[in-house]
Amino acid sequence: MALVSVSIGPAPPLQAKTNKYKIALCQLQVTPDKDGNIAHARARIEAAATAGAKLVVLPEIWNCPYAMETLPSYAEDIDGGGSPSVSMLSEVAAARKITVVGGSIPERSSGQLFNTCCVIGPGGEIKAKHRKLHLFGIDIPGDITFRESDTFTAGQELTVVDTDVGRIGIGICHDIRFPELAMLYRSRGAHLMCYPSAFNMSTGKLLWDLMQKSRAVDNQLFVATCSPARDTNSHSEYMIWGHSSLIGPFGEVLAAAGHEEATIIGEIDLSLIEAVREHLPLETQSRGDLYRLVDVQREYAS
Ligand SMILES: NC(=O)CC(=O)C(=O)O
Repeated sequence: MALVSVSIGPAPPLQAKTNKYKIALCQLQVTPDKDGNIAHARARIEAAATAGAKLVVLPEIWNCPYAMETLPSYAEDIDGGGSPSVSMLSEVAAARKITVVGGSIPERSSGQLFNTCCVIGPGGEIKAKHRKLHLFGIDIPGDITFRESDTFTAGQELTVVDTDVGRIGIGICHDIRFPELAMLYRSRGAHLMCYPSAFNMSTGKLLWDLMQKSRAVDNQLFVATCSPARDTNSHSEYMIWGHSSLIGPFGEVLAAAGHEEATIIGEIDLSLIEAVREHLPLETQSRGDLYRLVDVQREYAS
């Protein structure tokens, strides 16, 4: 395979219609009742818009429990128009003129299942569809064994999307563990990384805060995570950690939930990114003569 190495250039200037805006992270309590979950999510998005949010983010797998055994029966055909979950997101985004990073839902397409996030614009249009790239697999004897790849197929496309509130890079949960992805998104001009997520009790306690802050400070941009709320009555082996957060470009926690259902609202001020990059100019200090990141997808496209 001939691969010509192309180094990542400086991040392009930030582009957004607005420099400051409110973002809402809806940490939803999810139940086995899909219609109920959809109605509940709609109500929380409406409330966030009323509170002034211009961007609303939902959790990973919000229309059904995050349980691999039952999840296929909740899957929806997004491209074929058979998705009540995405239809609701489009309706509410258009009605309230907001951008929605629609968490993720199980998507059925050509006989395969994907863990898929749709980004919806203020006209109700689907602006991007991100299929989880890195499927979560863990095996800690006596603690947790979990394999998404038994159920899902991995996505093949990176997702950076231009919205009314700027350029956003999308990853889903385990995608956050792969720093090169966030670095590529930064190099493509993202100012915000959104990770709909569902960390569990084992990984959450040790790694949740660390991962988010790492991606934010490595790339000097905002990171937003949104998890379902923890269901303490659930008998599922997969207990969700919660703690949805907004992290600033210096690693500062700007807003954070506990483990219960909550909508947290934080402010994104894009001028902070420019200030942090000016005060601590990592880009000009990095040693491109010694190491390089290669944007493989772009390279093959060109
Ligand atoms: N849903 C996930 O991808 C879970 C995950 O990454 C974790 O650490 O928990």
